[in-house]
Amino acid sequence: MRNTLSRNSTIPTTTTLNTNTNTNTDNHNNNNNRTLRLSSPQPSLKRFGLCSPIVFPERRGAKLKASSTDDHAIDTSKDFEHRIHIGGRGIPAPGDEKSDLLGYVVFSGKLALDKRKLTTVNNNKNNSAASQQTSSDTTINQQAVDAKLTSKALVWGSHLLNLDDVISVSYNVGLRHFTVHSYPFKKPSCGFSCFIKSQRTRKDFRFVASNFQEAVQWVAGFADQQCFVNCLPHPLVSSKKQASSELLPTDTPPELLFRCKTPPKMLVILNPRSGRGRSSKVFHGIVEPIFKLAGFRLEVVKTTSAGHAKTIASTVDISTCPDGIICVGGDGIINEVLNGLLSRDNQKEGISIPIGIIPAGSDNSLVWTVLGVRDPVSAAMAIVKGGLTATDVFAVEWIQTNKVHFGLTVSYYGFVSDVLELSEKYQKRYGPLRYFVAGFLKFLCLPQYSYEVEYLPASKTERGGNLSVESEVVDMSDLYTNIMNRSNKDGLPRASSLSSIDSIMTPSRMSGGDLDTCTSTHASTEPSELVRGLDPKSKRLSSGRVNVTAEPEVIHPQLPLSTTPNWPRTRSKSRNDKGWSGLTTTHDTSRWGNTAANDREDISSTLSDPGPIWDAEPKWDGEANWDVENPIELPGPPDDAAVGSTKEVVPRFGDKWIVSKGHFVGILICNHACRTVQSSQVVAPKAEYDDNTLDLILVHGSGRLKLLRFFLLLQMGRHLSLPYVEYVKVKSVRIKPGKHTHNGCGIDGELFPLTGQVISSLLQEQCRLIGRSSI
Ligand SMILES: Nc1ncnc2c1ncn2[C@@H]1O[C@H](COP(=O)(O)OP(=O)(O)OP(=O)(O)O)[C@@H](O)[C@H]1O
Repeated sequence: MRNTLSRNSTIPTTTTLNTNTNTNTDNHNNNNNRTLRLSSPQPSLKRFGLCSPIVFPERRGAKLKASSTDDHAIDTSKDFEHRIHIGGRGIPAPGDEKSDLLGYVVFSGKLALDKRKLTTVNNNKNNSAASQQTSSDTTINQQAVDAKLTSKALVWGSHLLNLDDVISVSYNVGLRHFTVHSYPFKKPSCGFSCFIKSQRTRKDFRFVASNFQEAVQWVAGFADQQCFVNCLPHPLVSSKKQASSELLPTDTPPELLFRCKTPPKMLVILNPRSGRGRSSKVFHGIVEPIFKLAGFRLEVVKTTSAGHAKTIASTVDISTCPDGIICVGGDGIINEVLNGLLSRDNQKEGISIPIGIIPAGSDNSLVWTVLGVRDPVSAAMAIVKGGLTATDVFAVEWIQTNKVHFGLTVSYYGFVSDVLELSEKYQKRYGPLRYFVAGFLKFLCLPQYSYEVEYLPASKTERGGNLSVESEVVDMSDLYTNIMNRSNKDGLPRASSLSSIDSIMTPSRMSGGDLDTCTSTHASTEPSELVRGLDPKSKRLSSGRVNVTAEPEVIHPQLPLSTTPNWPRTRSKSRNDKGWSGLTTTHDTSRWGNTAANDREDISSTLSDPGPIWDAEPKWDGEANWDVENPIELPGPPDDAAVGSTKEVVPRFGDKWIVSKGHFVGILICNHACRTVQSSQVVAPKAEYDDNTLDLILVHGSGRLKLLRFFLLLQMGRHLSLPYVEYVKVKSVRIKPGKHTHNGCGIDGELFPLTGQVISSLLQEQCRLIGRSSI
């Protein structure tokens, strides 16, 4: 029978498709894993320091996270120091200078590094080696040096091994030897150090302690520092030839018995197509050995098609992966898993599952930006080391269909989404170069993109996260009921990943662009019920308009924005204006796969389309049939949408929604800074993954010149200085495409049709990534 709490006395296993249950037998109920803080019914999650499955204890800011890590180390070692004193080993004086730098001393004594070629101690075939070791023990004893294990490092002689680089320790019961498995950074040779980045490579150190008891104490010290201990039987006991020997120690020493960590149990969802098919190699060749060393029990599922990861995440029995789901691939596969988890029947359960990321795709902006990790080895180590980083999630809701798709990185409209759609065509032929090819082609025949954008700027207090405290106690079942019911379970096929905005284009020629923008400001309609349901702050802001006192913060108000609550009278155009979708518009939805759903969307779009934007003022909620077919409860004046009445919407003074309409080269709504792995580009430099706001970048106007300048300056990180680029932190954004605008909406690499209007809004810290930020 499977015992998930049993201790890890056997070699951890990885299974494909079927979880291979270990033969763990020892009772692990007394495991004193120091990350366990609560008596929640999900013991394995405690490994990550969760206080509750819903409200995240890991709070904002890399600085805070870093310090909390240190605090934790100090606390645990303090406890352990006490026990070591009882054990009688010498502990350096508390005032020891090195103790400050290296944390608290956990154990000290003599250690010799056994430099003989490492024999795999747990390999039965090598049992004879174990007996031969005795002969050379004397020599090794002579080489023993002073050593000390602290809460941060192992120091012996003049050598130091950072515990952050240690994966696990292997120990054979009854021996003086133990092996420390690590992945320290390997510096490139001097001549090339400027050109080659240092990389982590595996290094095993085999130490010999003064005696068997000390060896156990060294190993116990590692266990207390959250290193996985792979405790194996005495090599001679496991030998068939000498199995009869009864004199050899077989039982795990009690010092180790209760200190070993529970081996984490996770599901790996691997996209075999990611990174041009290299992801399997990356996982099995590089990452899996690390997880094995760390005792992880993994079930590996390879996706067979787009959407498969979402299905798995939405249906998987969570007891088979209580410690989380590891995504191997790019940002797209993570997005699928996120959406799968958030669409589970048991929403709380879905939200509580943390996501680990092994970057193996074309672009892995999320893990690079949030955790500061961009190579698979470091990512695996971050997962092994544990900890959780809570991140905001944004939800994009299709107003007319109530479908919702969640994202962690960015949603985008205009040129970028068009390029990504086009790049799909060239996937096989050009691989990652397809973005460049598609970008170049799109640049040559650049259309005009027209949108009506309405956004609710975030106030300064919200940006600082001061209001977040209140929202922490929101009952997630209430919060999610609506949105989950509406979430897009059908899914839509992807077109491509956002991947590298930087790789999109290097245009060969330019032509002048025009600036045809129409920015207006007014107090507009409320966010939908969904938006208010999602975001308690928005809800408060919406329902209690008088509370909205803080000034909206427009970081880069390049264009004149006024909060005058008047309906601006813009130039009038007929309903047949070709710039906007009208009754005769038909959309080719076949490419989106979910034809039925999109047919519906198209119809409702047609029905509700008010005609040209210039005709009247904001149409978000003032369309015919809108309320009948898609009743979205708005807390505003009740008669706004009275049947047969003119669709004049009463302005809401308190909310300070700002409308900007006209041509846009592109619109980006970022949840974090969106660093690209391939270059130093940072798309939204002020964005934080946990600041409870979205960063809206509006690239106003149209034309190649504007586009080119934007992308060129983006390379230099100066794109926000352009006069036609507007950058503002927002709570919520509504976007409605104009007629003949290529209606694509990209979300973390998934492309969707933008039929009708969509609302992007924020779910504060509702996803947890496994690992702590190293930034
Ligand atoms: N087995 C599969 N076959 C085809 N597509 C898949 C498969 N598994 C997942 N996908 C789709 O591939 C998309 C991209 O995956 P992912 O982001 O992991 O890789 P990537 O290398 O970064 O992608 P890209 O190179 O296309 O940007 C996912 O959104 C998913 O919908």
